[in-house]
Amino acid sequence: MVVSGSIARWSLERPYIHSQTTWPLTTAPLSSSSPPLTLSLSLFLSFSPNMASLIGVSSIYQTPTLELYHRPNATSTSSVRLQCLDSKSHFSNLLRAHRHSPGPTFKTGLKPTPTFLPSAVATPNSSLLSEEAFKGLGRHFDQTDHDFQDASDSHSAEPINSDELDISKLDLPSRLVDSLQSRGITQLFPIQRAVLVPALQGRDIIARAKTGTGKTLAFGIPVIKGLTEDGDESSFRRSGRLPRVLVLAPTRELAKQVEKEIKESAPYLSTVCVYGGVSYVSQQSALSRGVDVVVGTPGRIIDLINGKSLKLSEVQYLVLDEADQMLAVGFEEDVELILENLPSQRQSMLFSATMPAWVKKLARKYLNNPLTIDLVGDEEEKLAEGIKLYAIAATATSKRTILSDLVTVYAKGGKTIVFTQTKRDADEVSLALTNSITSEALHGDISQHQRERTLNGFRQGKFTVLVATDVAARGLDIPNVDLIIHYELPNDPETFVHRSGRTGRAGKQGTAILLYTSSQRRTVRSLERDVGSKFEFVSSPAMEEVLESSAAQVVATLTGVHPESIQFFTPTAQKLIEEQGTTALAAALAQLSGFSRPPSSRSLITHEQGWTTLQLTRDSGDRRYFSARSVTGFLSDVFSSAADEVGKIHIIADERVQGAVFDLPEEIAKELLTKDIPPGNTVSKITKLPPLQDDGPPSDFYGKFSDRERSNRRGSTSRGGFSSRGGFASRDRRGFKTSRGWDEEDSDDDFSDRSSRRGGRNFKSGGNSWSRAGGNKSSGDDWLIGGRRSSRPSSSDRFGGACFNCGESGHRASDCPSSSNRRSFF
Ligand SMILES: Nc1ncnc2c1ncn2[C@@H]1O[C@H](COP(=O)(O)OP(=O)(O)OP(=O)(O)O)[C@@H](O)[C@H]1O
Repeated sequence: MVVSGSIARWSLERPYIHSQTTWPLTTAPLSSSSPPLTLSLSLFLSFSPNMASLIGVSSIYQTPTLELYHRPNATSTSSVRLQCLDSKSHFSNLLRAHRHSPGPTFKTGLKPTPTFLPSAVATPNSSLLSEEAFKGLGRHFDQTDHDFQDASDSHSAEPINSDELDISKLDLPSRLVDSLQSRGITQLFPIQRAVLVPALQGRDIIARAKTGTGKTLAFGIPVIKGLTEDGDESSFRRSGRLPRVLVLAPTRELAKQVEKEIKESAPYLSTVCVYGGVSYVSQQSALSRGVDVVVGTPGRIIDLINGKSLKLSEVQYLVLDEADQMLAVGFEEDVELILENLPSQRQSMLFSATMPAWVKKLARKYLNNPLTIDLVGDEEEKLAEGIKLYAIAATATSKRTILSDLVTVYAKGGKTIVFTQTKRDADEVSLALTNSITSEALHGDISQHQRERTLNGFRQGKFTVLVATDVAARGLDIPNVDLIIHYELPNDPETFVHRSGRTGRAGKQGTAILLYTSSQRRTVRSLERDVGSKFEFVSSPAMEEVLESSAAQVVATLTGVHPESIQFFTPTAQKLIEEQGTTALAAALAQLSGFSRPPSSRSLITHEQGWTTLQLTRDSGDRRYFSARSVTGFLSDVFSSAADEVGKIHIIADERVQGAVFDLPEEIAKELLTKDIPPGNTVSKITKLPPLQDDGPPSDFYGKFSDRERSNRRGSTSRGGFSSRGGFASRDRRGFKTSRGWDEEDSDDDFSDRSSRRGGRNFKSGGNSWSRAGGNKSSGDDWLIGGRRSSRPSSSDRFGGACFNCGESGHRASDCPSSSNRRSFF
């Protein structure tokens, strides 16, 4: 059968780097039933003698193949998509060659017309290379290619040949391979594979990949290979040798981490980390002994250059890690000064999550025809795969109550990082948690030494919850963090991605939970759009879940009890079991779980202790209007104390159900449940909230910024992105550039406290009074009818609710003028 307007897709079978373009395809006959053809890449190579790098790549990774797909329903304006290795220049060569060649004749007779449309490959940085990370290794087309999604799904590729990724088969120095293998690193990750070949060819590179996907070794492996092959044993020991690699990182923690990764991968090289806040002299003497790799923050590097302790004249490799963050913390001048001091003959690699104007300028000015390797793309999900996202509505007060429950249920004994906006919150939240869970705070007011102790303790599992400001959001690589809790909304989507990226690293699974107040619901939706991921909106864990998880964790710890200790307790255990059976063991578990007393009841709406959430529903046949006032009316008639004490009331968002959920003090709720309930109504205690109607005016702001603050900030910088924070921070901080410590790097932190004094806290307390029972209501808080502190008149006074019987306000059903209705009611 002849299909007009079919689409041919050519792709490398293993497109670990690919460029894309389109060019017109003359309609060609193609059998709709023909399977995809597999053609050898040598078809292409034979067109172009200029494809050296392509040949180089294919010889390392074995010959990739091309596949031809067709899509029967495509229109005649269809195009051929060619995905090929390497950069635009090679790609152009390929196409140029193709233009003068007859082109391949496929068995089916399909023959593309080789007319190259240059605009189709135009991307901001000469080439756009893309790839699906991890899971997508075997797939052919990137996810932005919606047109082809189905086709690619239906033609899943053969599993990738592991030789192509196997670090022992990539001609790397054996001692590098040995040390990587001893760390369990045996296969390249996608960004490493994408960077390796062009980096080994000496190309300048701009790269972007998702959090935790191995960017450090992406530049680390080629740089170490270069250094190792350039020198012999004696050159690595020569005293006073000058650094050949310079890595710039925006924070001390990140610099230390990069140093650690390089040291562990190449212990035979001398790697020195330099940053502020610690002794200058020890860094000076380390440099004077001779060094191969210097990793550091720009501020201290400038100080060392000025003090003539650091000479950059032999630097061959420059790496700028987290370049956009340099801008955000106000290091742009320092970075440029350092780059001016470097030899012009060098290779530069720049890693950046976003490309604000300054980073583009850097690339233009200091990089030589850079190759851009972007494994994220514009449309794709920005979070690493394997991170499960939840969103939980909470009030400012209830967040504290539910935090330990979230840790218990979602981290299951593993490590958690809780992100707060302010240093004060980090301290307070950590302190509050310590009653039940081991926890420490990390922020810019803590001394450098203490911060290092804290991070080490967390790494080693000495405590399980780290409560941190955004200083820990970027770059920190702590193994096995299972759970991230955004205690407050981040300032922008990038911060959300970086905070969340502390889990789900190196292809592992992780969970991130966003706590939001009802007024932030719209922001949560825009966050979903900005990061390209969906949250699962869930309630905070029910007490049953918390108890179950606690018990499971206690049981898990039992396996760690030494057998000799068990022997001591066995006789008592036997006696207990004989006397009490399983009750004895259950009591022990309850005690060890921290529940020696039964957990007090807790509101499902506000999560506050001492409250019980009940549900009132009316028969579906009852057509009267149901509102929050109907609830108070009902309560006044059934049990007036309940009407006095009722807390939050929410109407159920289900057209088929006439009803509401509401909070009562625990004891009152118990009593209400013993009362006679009028026929046609049901009152019950619930353990999970049904879907509820919206309960307040939406707002649209991230983190601590009020609408006004955000619009001010937007006025001076770009939209809601990281750069806006950067612009703000750098402008504010310019005067402080001499004292370079964490505090300087920790602009977000400093800013957080300033903002809380200026408005952040006010805003929060404003939010509180808006949502809390008994507070001054703003418009929209129409569910708050009762008052916890009973600011409302008592039931014997003027009645503010609506009659449950007739729906009119101002009287109770018991006082309803319609006596017939009243009778039917009771
Ligand atoms: N090929 C590999 N195999 C196994 N583990 C790896 C590999 N490459 C890197 N890792 C490990 O993965 C973790 C994450 O790497 P790295 O810190 O470089 O990620 P990143 O992309 O820089 O993250 P972020 O953007 O958050 O800074 C590290 O613990 C690293 O040792």
